[in-house]
Order: sequence, then C-alpha cells, then structure tokens
Amino acid sequence: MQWSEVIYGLPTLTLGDTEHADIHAVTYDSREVRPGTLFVAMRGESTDGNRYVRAALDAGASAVVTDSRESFAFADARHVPAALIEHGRQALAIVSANFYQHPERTLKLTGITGTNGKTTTAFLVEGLLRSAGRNSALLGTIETHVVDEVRPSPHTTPESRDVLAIFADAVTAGATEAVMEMSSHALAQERVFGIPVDVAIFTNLTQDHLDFHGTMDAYAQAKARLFQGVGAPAPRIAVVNADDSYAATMQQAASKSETVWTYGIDAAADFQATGVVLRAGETSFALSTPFGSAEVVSQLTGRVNVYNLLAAIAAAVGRGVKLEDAIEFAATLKPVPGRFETVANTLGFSVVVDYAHTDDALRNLITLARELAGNARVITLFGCGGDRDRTKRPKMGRAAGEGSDVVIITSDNPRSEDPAVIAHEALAGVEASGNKNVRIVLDRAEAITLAVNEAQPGDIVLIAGKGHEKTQTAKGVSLPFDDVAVAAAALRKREAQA
Ligand SMILES: CC(=O)N[C@H]1[C@@H](OP(=O)(O)OP(=O)(O)OC[C@H]2O[C@@H](n3ccc(=O)[nH]c3=O)[C@H](O)[C@@H]2O)O[C@H](CO)[C@@H](O)[C@@H]1O[C@H](C)C(=O)N[C@@H](C)C(=O)N[C@H](CCC(=O)O)C(=O)O
Ligand SMILES: Nc1ncnc2c1ncn2[C@@H]1O[C@H](COP(=O)(O)OP(=O)(O)OP(=O)(O)O)[C@@H](O)[C@H]1O
Ligand SMILES: N[C@H](CCC[C@H](N)C(=O)O)C(=O)O
Ligand SMILES: [Mg+2]
Repeated sequence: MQWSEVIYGLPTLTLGDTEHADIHAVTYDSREVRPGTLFVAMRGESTDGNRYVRAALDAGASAVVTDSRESFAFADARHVPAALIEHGRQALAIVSANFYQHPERTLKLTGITGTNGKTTTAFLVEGLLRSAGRNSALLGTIETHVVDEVRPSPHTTPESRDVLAIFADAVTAGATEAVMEMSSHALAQERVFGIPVDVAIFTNLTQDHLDFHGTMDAYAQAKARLFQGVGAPAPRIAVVNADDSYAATMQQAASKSETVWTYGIDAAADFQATGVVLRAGETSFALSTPFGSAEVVSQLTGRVNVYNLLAAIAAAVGRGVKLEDAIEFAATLKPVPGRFETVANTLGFSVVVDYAHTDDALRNLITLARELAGNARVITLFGCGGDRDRTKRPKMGRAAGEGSDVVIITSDNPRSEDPAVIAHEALAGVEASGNKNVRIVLDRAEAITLAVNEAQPGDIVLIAGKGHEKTQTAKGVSLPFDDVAVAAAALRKREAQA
C-alpha cells in the first residue's frame, strides 16, 4: 500500500519531503521491522519507541511515524517518508485501520470491560452469537478466535495494529461480529482508538491494577472510556451491572448511547434475575426483560455467572438475537476453561481450579464453595502476582482467611519479585482475619499436592489465581505449569494409594 494511503486521515503536524514508499507491514516494535515496514514510534512505561528509530531504519523501515521532532528529522534526512504526529498510539490505530482496509467498519463489536468476568462474558456472548448462526471473532485473555481458527493471545487486549490485523482476518473468514475484552490498560493506553463498539458491557469494578492506574477513581475512569467511545462514537447500546457500586459512573459515561440496559439480581434492572438456584454444574434463575420473561438454566456454576449470563443475554439481544433463542442457547453453553473448572476424581471431594486473582473474586469463590460444601471444609490455595498491585495482597489474604477452613499460600507468577516476600504480604491479611490454619508452601506443585492430600470426603479444594494459565513466571523466566494437570497428577497418586 502506498504511504499516502496509509496516512490518510492521520492528523500530522508535519510531513517529510519524501513522499513515495510502498508499505508492506505496520509495526510499533523495531525488532519486527523488515524492509518495507512502517515503524510507529510510541512512548511507553518502560522505554520510548523513538530510541529505536535508528534501529528500525537500519533494518529497512520504509517509513516512520513519530511524535519526536528529532526522530522525524532523522528519518527525513535519510530520505524515508516521515510524519510528525502528536499521539503515537492514536497514530498507530489510524494507520493500521487504513493498512488493513477498515475491517472495524464491517464487524459489529461487543466490547466488555470490568475487573472480573470479562473473559467469561466474552465466551458466553460469542457462544450465543455462534449458536444464532453468526460468524464471530473473539479477542481476550485465554485465546483468540478468528471464526473457527483458534490462536494464542499474548495480551487480553492487544495493540490496535494487532486488533485490526485479527479483525481483517476475521472479515476474510466471513465474520460479521467480534467480541472483545477491553482491559483497563488498553482503554487507558488507547489500544482501541477509533474502533467503534456496538454493544458495551460493564461487569464490575473492584480493586486491581492500582500499580498502573494509581487510584480506584483513575481505574474507574479508564473503564468508563469504553462507554464514551475511544476516538469513536459512543456504543449504540450500553449494558451495565446495576448491582455494582460503579453502575452510576458507567451509566453517566454512556449518556450518548441510544440505549442503556441494566442487569442485576439485587437492584431493580432491565434484565433482572430472581429466584437464583446455585448447584455445582447447574445454575437457574427467572429472567425478566423488556422483551419478556423466561427461566434460564445454565451449566455454569455460581452467582458470578448469573451476572455473566445476564450481561451476555442482554448483549446478544442487543445484537438482534431473539430473547427466547438466546435463553435456549444459554443452556448449551459450556463452562470457560480455568473458571470454576472441576478436576475429576474418585475420592469424594471436589477440586476446583479458578482464575480468582483479586480479593473480590476470591471472596465470591469462597462464598460459593462454602454454600456447596455444607458442613465440610473449604481448603483455599492462592498466591499473588509479582510486579503487580502490591496493595491487593493483604486484602486477598484476608478474603482467603475469612471464608476458608484451611489456607495455603503459594506462588503465582512472582515475576521479578522474591516469592517469600509476596507470600508474607498475603500472610499478613490471613493473620488479620484471625484464621490460624495457614501455611506457606512456595513451590506451587508441592502446595497443590499438599492441598489435595489434606482433603477429606465432602471438602472443596480451591486452587485459585492461575485458571487456564499454562506457565509459571519466576525470576523473569516462564516455565510450563498447569494447575489442572498438577492437581490431576496429585489426585491420581492419592487414588492409587486409596
Ligand atoms: C503496562 C503495559 O500495559 N505495558 C504494555 C505496553 O508497554 P509500554 O507502552 O510501556 O511500552 P514499552 O515497553 O515502554 O515500549 C515502548 C515502545 O517501544 C517499543 N520498542 C521497545 C523495545 C525495542 O527494542 N524496540 C521497540 O520498538 C515497544 O514496542 C513500544 O511500542 O505496550 C507493550 C507493547 O504492546 C506491551 O508489551 C506492554 O505489556 C506489558 C508487558 C504487560 O505486562 N502488560 C499487562 C499489564 C497488560 O497489558 N495487561 C492487560 C490485562 C490486564 C487485566 O485486565 O487483567 C492486557 O490487556 O493484557
Ligand atoms: N461477573 C463476575 N463478578 C465477579 N467475579 C467474577 C465474575 N465472573 C468471574 N468472576 C471471578 O473472576 C475470575 C476471573 O474471571 P474472568 O477471567 O472471566 O475475568 P476477567 O475480567 O477476564 O479477568 P482478567 O482481567 O484477569 O482477564 C473468575 O475465575 C471468577 O473467580
Ligand atoms: N491480567 C492479570 C492476570 C493476573 C493473573 C495472575 N495469575 C497473576 O499473575 O497475577 C494481570 O496481568 O495482572
Ligand atoms: Mg480476561
């Protein structure tokens, strides 16, 4: 594609003297540059893409977009087409949309934000749309779907270049819909700039990521951007959890949407669940909506999934699926990997792997386990991520201590930090809860084996924090690790001894 076509609509401050180049690829990472690549220099948290303009040019970059006068002059002097712009990430989104020929104009996008429940809700919405015969893309934490093709996901919400590349492939594969998790990092960094959202969902807001956002208010404002539109018109329909304390913030942010639907269990809502019945592997409730009422039955477990189902059904209806069809399809939806995933065994107790990695998610998970366990014990294993919000560690400890009979603190991606230091920060919270039945076992496989060996018939073992993850990252190195596989191995060993 010609340089002039790639920069169409880009608000440039200055354009270089060289006007012709054929662009074969767009990148924001100098290490990806090959001859014919346009390099967009972006300022980041840890470095500045402008430091790598020389490397990009040496690698054969055919054009440069930058917010630095110095980089601009450097590229121009080397007779490479250059554009001086104000915002690197916005520019990346604009040139990528041009380069991929605007797939975002074809796909009707459902965007989901919130602290917890994005992945689950995204899978549910995609499942409902597919059942209704629509071809869809899915972008989120666990994996990426390009209609029927499954690809790994390096991020929950990728950079705009990657979103648009996936969208373009999805359009080629016949997709008319896309469902996407919108992380607060992505909204704050405008990774989704210029991408119109048709239906926007807010799940909930509780503490996480304060290392990045600083305050709960800034975190909420990042989430609210989904409802205002990031470089794009506001979503046509906003779907907001009425039971969450930030509902009003999101509703206000959605003031330009044509329709705002609320959903909830406790507060009055447009999509209202009543008579919730929770069992392992079965959840049911009565649903009333502006389009009629019906009984919803699902194979998913737990009250949090009532919220995820409500949001997903509302979104599907917003996308034109008939309510009665959405409810029929909801009954066929399978649980999401690593979200209340049970590990089968013949020992008479339950082992559950779940992605709870915030204090709110842990509290919800343990409350559910308590209900399901009756008089039996809840054994909770968890850890806290390294190089992430430190202040959530004692809060997670407290949540674990308050609801569990036995607590095992272990490692969950310590990254560059000392796992023992992280564990002791979590321990402080368990101790504050008054729960004395707590142990630290830093080796996660050893800790899981201990939890499994501790369980008696009727007990529930909760293995929290890593869910679907397939690696453990420590000292900067990621090694294969799978909670489900490790738990299954420990169970087989114990079964063999029984
Ligand atoms: C805090 C954060 O979100 N960081 C992401 C962000 O980094 P950044 O803007 O700070 O970029 P940087 O590393 O300073 O680099 C600046 C620029 O220089 C470029 N560069 C850098 C080195 C080089 O040799 N050449 C070069 O061109 C980089 O490609 C980048 O364009 O952009 C980078 C490029 O896309 C991401 O890799 C990086 O993800 C880091 C590794 C990360 O861990 N992100 C997590 C926290 C994240 O984004 N999580 C959310 C989900 C959270 C949730 O909801 O639970 C997600 O959406 O995945
Ligand atoms: N609607 C919900 N409300 C509160 N907690 C939830 C909800 N749905 C799921 N959870 C809990 O949060 C955990 C993470 O869920 P999920 O992966 O769907 O969220 P997410 O928002 O995508 O998280 P992440 O931002 O880390 O990718 C689940 O394992 C469960 O414990
Ligand atoms: N999206 C979250 C996932 C956390 C998962 C947990 N296993 C951890 O490593 O803390 C993050 O990157 O903060
Ligand atoms: Mg997710």
